[in-house]
Amino acid sequence: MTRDDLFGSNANVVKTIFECATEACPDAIFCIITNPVNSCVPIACEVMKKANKLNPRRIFGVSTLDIVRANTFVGEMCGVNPKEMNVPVIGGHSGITIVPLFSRATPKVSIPKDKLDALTKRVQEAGTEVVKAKVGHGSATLSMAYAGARFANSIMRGLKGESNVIECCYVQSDVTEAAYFSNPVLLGKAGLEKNLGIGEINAYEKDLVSKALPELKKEIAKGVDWVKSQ
Ligand SMILES: NC(=O)C1=CN([C@@H]2O[C@H](COP(=O)(O)OP(=O)(O)OC[C@H]3O[C@@H](n4cnc5c(N)ncnc54)[C@H](O)[C@@H]3O)[C@@H](O)[C@H]2O)C=CC1
Ligand SMILES: O=C([O-])CC(=O)C(=O)O
Repeated sequence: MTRDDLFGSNANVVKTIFECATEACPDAIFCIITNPVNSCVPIACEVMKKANKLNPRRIFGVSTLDIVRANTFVGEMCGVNPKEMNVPVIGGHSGITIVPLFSRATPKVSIPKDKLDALTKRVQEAGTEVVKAKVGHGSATLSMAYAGARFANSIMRGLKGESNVIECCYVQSDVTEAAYFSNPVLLGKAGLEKNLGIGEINAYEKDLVSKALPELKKEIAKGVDWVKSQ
């Protein structure tokens, strides 16, 4: 089962929850980890838009697990503690829409050219690898919980007024031609304080972004069109 296969059941769950939220707590901060994240965030925003309650600074898709995975795989490869690694991952949260930016890793790492494709693919396919390994018994659970907790903590650190809280997350965006996109954002009292954009990336990563965009736009349109059809 792919993330997109979950659309059938989860689109309605997200729609129902956001219809309630527009009544009960429209000013809350919402962190959506439900798959397919690429479509569920647009669904949530469309539902709130319909009710005239949309504040896109307060609706986030949680793609933190992709960063956690990239940090782990690169850390293992380069002999750096993954806790000390930070590899930004941009785009979306499925397959080729997941774009790891190894050129922007801190500390700086040098990935041999012949390992780059495999490493990129491993980050892109890591969720699917777990789903296949669990043969019908769900997906990543503990690592998802860790990623969700890390992101929620960052949101709360921003709300408390801590400075320089930056996470990659999937938000309504005008950074690319896709209406939703994940890249580093500054978190603060408003939720999303400032979208920091993609920043400098190399030719290899630009190519990954150009391959990601058509798929991402398709998954976004699926969510938007579905809400409009309801
Ligand atoms: N973004 C990410 O990094 C990741 C996302 N996921 C996604 O997270 C979601 C949850 O995964 P699991 O915890 O493994 O699934 P699960 O099936 O164990 O848990 C889903 C929970 O949602 C509850 N639920 C169902 N309908 C509901 C409704 N209408 N209102 C409120 N609650 C409802 C169920 O009772 C159940 O407790 C899935 O969509 C999965 O694909 C999973 C791994 C990583
Ligand atoms: O692939 C899935 O269904 C679960 C998921 O999002 C992940 O592990 O990243």
